[in-house]
Amino acid sequence: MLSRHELRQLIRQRRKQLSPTQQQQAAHQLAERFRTLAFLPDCQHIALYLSNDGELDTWPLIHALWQLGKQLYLPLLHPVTPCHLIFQHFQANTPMRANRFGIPEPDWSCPDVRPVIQLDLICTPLVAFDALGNRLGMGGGFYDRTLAHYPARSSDGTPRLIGLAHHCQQVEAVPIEPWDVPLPAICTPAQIFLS
Ligand SMILES: Nc1nc2c(c(=O)[nH]1)N(C=O)[C@@H](CNc1ccc(C(=O)N[C@@H](CCC(=O)O)C(=O)O)cc1)CN2
Ligand SMILES: Nc1ncnc2c1ncn2[C@@H]1O[C@H](COP(=O)(O)OP(=O)(O)OP(=O)(O)O)[C@@H](O)[C@H]1O
Repeated sequence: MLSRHELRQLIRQRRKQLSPTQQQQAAHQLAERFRTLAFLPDCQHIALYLSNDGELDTWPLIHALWQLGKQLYLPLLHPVTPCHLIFQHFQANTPMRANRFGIPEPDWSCPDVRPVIQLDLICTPLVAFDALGNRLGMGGGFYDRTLAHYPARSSDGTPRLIGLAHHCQQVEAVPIEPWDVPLPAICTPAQIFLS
């Protein structure tokens, strides 16, 4: 079995090799698939992220969700607490800046930050996943730390956390660690995994 480090390298390489056409098709299919989620009508405040490093392009999904009237939020590297994220309201005219990884994020504005607990659904990036909802990220522990006390499901069992990924990011089994936050749902362009 590959170590977490080796698996991360392998899958990051694999998704970076997708052609621009494959990336574009995947992004549009993901937006279509996501709209079929049975619990989407109950989610008004949704956190997403802007793609990086061969991740599935989230822009078509962002536009689809704006069209449905959803309020969207993006992660910002926490200005004070290392390795944590905060989520800030995101609209078409939101001023942006690049964070230290080169990923665009909204300019920090306190009144636009929404407490994690008040988000109805958080879409997470990931590097590798398995059918049981285990997730391996970029290795910073940002989402694991930020979501450690976030309820992954509503009281009726509906997912409040969903991973987005290309099909090629699925592996047989992610080697898990005690702090890993498992995902009750994962959406790929072709399939929704619920666990
Ligand atoms: N699109 C997206 N946004 C995200 C994440 C993510 O995984 N994807 N994150 C999820 O947690 C956080 C950022 N975490 C990241 C961790 C490492 C690298 C990265 O590229 N690391 C380089 C080394 C960079 C350096 O330190 O100079 C590398 O590993 O090659 C990027 C983002 C918040 N925003
Ligand atoms: N809840 C937590 N509390 C304290 N440390 C944590 C927590 N979650 C993760 N870490 C630490 O963060 C580091 C990176 O964790 P891990 O490799 O699981 O990141 P990841 O899930 O790949 O990244 P990300 O969540 O940013 O996408 C590890 O050293 C781990 O000990």
